[in-house]
Amino acid sequence: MRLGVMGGTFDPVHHGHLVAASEVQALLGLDEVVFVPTGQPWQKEEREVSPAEHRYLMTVVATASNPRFTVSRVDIDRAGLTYTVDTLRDLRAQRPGAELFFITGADALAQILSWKDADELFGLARFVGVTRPGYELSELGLPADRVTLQEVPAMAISSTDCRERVRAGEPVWYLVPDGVVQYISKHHLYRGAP
Ligand SMILES: Nc1ncnc2c1ncn2[C@@H]1O[C@H](COP(=O)(O)OP(=O)(O)OP(=O)(O)O)[C@@H](O)[C@H]1O
Ligand SMILES: O=C(O)c1ccc[n+]([C@@H]2O[C@H](COP(=O)([O-])O)[C@@H](O)[C@H]2O)c1
Repeated sequence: MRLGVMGGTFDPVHHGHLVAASEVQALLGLDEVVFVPTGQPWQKEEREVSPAEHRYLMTVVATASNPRFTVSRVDIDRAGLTYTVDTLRDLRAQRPGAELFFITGADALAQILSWKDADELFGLARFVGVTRPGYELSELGLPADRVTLQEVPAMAISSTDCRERVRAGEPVWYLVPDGVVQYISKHHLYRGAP
């Protein structure tokens, strides 16, 4: 089976993530896309990330209506910092025979050579770099046979912007799914200092 892997901090998950995953699923004929919320993302250390359980549950709420979308706890249940090389190894062990397609936005793709064990990553999965408003999408010397570039509908949304809006008392309706708006409100997320 062809398995998409959408890794992210998802603090919170928004329609940019969902549209990118849906588009890649359809265009590449993926059987399933598994969303994998990070445990401790080591390249976002400049700010306090919300507890993993909140980010996991928001991702479950956001993906529940799509029969092709699932959510994995592999990264949040593994101790220590989150590295994609571990994510992909764990998913390969859990899903023997699955062909993996790691989906990543243009911003994350540009950083990939700085990721842990970068030279091993391309042997574990194919990488699908998707367009994202404000970022240039280019292969940057990555192995052409393992990296696909994919244009997706432009969604000028970021989790940072969603958090800042909540903090400022501005709406996030239609930037994130309705259930995520309600989850943020119920659990008083993003109200304090950045
Ligand atoms: N609007 C978007 N369009 C396309 N890809 C996106 C978009 N937003 C995020 N992504 C991609 O989804 C993955 C997970 O992103 P992440 O959870 O860090 O969201 P973010 O909006 O970039 O968060 P933050 O603003 O907190 O940095 C990354 O590969 C990122 O490039
Ligand atoms: O493996 C690494 O070293 C690594 C470094 C930075 C980001 N990643 C992964 O890239 C995905 C998007 O990360 P982020 O920080 O943009 O939410 C997520 O699955 C992270 O685990 C992975």
